[in-house]
Amino acid sequence: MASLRSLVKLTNSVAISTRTMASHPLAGLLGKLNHVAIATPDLKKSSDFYKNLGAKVSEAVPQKEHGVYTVFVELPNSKIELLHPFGEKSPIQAFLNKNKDGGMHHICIEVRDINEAVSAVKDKGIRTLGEKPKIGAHGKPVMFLHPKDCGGVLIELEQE
Ligand SMILES: C[C@H](C(=O)O)C(=O)SCCNC(=O)CCNC(=O)[C@H](O)C(C)(C)COP(=O)(O)OP(=O)(O)OC[C@H]1O[C@@H](n2cnc3c(N)ncnc32)[C@H](O)[C@@H]1OP(=O)(O)O
Ligand SMILES: [Co+2]
Repeated sequence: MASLRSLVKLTNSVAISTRTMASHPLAGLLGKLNHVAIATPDLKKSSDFYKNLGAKVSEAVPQKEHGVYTVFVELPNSKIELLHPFGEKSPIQAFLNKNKDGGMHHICIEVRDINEAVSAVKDKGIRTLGEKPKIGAHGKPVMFLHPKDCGGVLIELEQE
């Protein structure tokens, strides 16, 4: 009998916490994980690595606006974005200078409305990088949040 009572207590507490989460003003702001980005000094080597593991890997696409080449590795529930500097002023060059073998660069989270999300994070004192959203690799507006305000992780928001 005691275990049934504790089970009921547990389910009630879970129900309450989900209700409070749902009532949070920013509930639903953060959507799916769109991609995890990896900066690499050698785009072909990194692409071949995932091809050899049987993944579907796109061609490299220059993202002039962003100063990078991107390659997307398809996963069942998300993507890996391989990044390599494009041009002289790539925002990832300093990262690669520090991390010679490359490494995890950012995560990209989908949001319902990029402008709503940008004002919401600004209200929370999180710095955005860049004046206004730019069109990203998927043809959707994106905005980056400063890693120092995000627990040391560079976060990209992308309109779903
Ligand atoms: C298009 C496509 C898409 O998906 O659609 C993309 O993703 S484009 C992806 C490429 N575009 C971007 O990444 C745009 C946003 N990124 C930026 O604006 C820049 O990379 C940046 C401002 C985050 C960092 O620039 P930087 O490295 O030249 O600047 P600093 O060297 O001064 O770095 C400032 C502090 O941030 C830290 N830092 C730098 N980069 C990262 C990172 N990726 N993750 C976590 N921390 C980071 C540094 O260690 C340093 O910390 P400390 O002070 O402790 O040493
Ligand atoms: Co990205």
